Amino acid sequence: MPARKLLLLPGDGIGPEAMAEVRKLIAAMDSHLQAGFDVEYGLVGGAAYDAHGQAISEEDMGKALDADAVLFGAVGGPKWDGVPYEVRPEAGLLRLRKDLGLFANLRPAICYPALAASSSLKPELVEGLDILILRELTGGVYFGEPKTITDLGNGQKRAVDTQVYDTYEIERIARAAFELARTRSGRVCSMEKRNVMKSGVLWHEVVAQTHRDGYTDVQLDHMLADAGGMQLVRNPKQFDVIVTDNLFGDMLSDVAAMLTGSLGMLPSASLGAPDEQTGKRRALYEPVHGSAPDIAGQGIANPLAMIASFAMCLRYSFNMIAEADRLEAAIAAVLDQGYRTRDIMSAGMTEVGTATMGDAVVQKFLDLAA
Ligand SMILES: NC(=O)C1=CN([C@@H]2O[C@H](COP(=O)(O)OP(=O)(O)OC[C@H]3O[C@@H](n4cnc5c(N)ncnc54)[C@H](O)[C@@H]3O)[C@@H](O)[C@H]2O)C=CC1
Ligand SMILES: CC(C)CC(=O)C(=O)O
Ligand SMILES: [Mg+2]
Repeated sequence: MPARKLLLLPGDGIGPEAMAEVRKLIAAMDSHLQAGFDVEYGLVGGAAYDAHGQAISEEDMGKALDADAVLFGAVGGPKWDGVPYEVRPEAGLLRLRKDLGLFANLRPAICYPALAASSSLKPELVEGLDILILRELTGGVYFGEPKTITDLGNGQKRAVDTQVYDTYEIERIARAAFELARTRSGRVCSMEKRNVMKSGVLWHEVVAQTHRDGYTDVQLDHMLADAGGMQLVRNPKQFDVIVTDNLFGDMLSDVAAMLTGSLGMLPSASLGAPDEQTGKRRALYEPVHGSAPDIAGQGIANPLAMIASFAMCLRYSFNMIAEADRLEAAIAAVLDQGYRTRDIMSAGMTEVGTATMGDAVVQKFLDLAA
């Protein structure tokens, strides 16, 4: 069996702390299950800027292009507030997404039964929640040109960001949404703002056409994205797959995080198009949260979003479905046993740090494999 090539980019803040728990899992899978991971490491974000003045080096970009999958922690933090915009930590992540062609960002929001009481919403609204936000990841306002701040010379400045979407970008993410919906409960809700944005008009038109052209077995609804945000907290279980653009997807998935109990619970997979010859797709797996500078270095971060991102990696990059199922079951089991990091702590539970939570998941994963 060829080695499974993984590149680990822990990044900044709580990124390395969460990644340390995934490293334990990789080691356990190698020694107990002969998983055969070939692991390389690299620097990204502020860590890369400190080392060589760039948010990711050419060498590490090369490793990412060469890997079967990239595991990414988080980047950013106040230490790098003053660095030039082009080399700010977040630019490393944006470059990885763009250069690896990772247009489809899967952000599942699942409320584990044990955490229904940790959500900021009433337990009955979130109990059993299992939705998937599919965010377009390589287009839209995060990448559109021009992107400038101009001095108008009268004491005023003008900032411009540009939202750009071409038909093919909308069509391929719509297809991905319909395909994913077929493996779930068969419903897609597309969100845009066609009432005020031209890109919203095109988004709506292309999603509807793609649906008519081959996916009429899937139920398609459209919603304006602001109303979608409201519906997400009013009655989240009405949704199955939500497909939306880069900016709305970023915001709506942070909102969805709180339905699950904490931003520390939400994993993600960013996937490219399948290679025409091999069928393999480039992929990067990362928690939805950032580097959490307010809690970094204290050993209290929740590693479950990072661990669940690794479960998505097993599922989507290595076709290790049984192992992915087992890892997700291990996460549910440790929550059932009452293990809680501070962000999901509630009365009567046991507060543990990042490492203890990671150890508990590894042990449960191995127990379930036995
Ligand atoms: N993918 C990435 O690398 C991302 C990076 N960022 C960057 O991270 C930095 C901080 O951004 P924020 O707006 O503070 O967002 P954040 O996601 O880092 O933190 C928001 C809040 O959630 C909490 N939190 C996040 N993850 C947690 C975890 N695993 N366990 C427990 N609590 C957790 C934090 O303590 C904080 O109170 C910024 O530089 C931002 O640009 C933000 C989002 C994504
Ligand atoms: C480039 C990232 C920091 C933007 C973000 O918040 C995200 O992708 O979730
Ligand atoms: Mg975000």
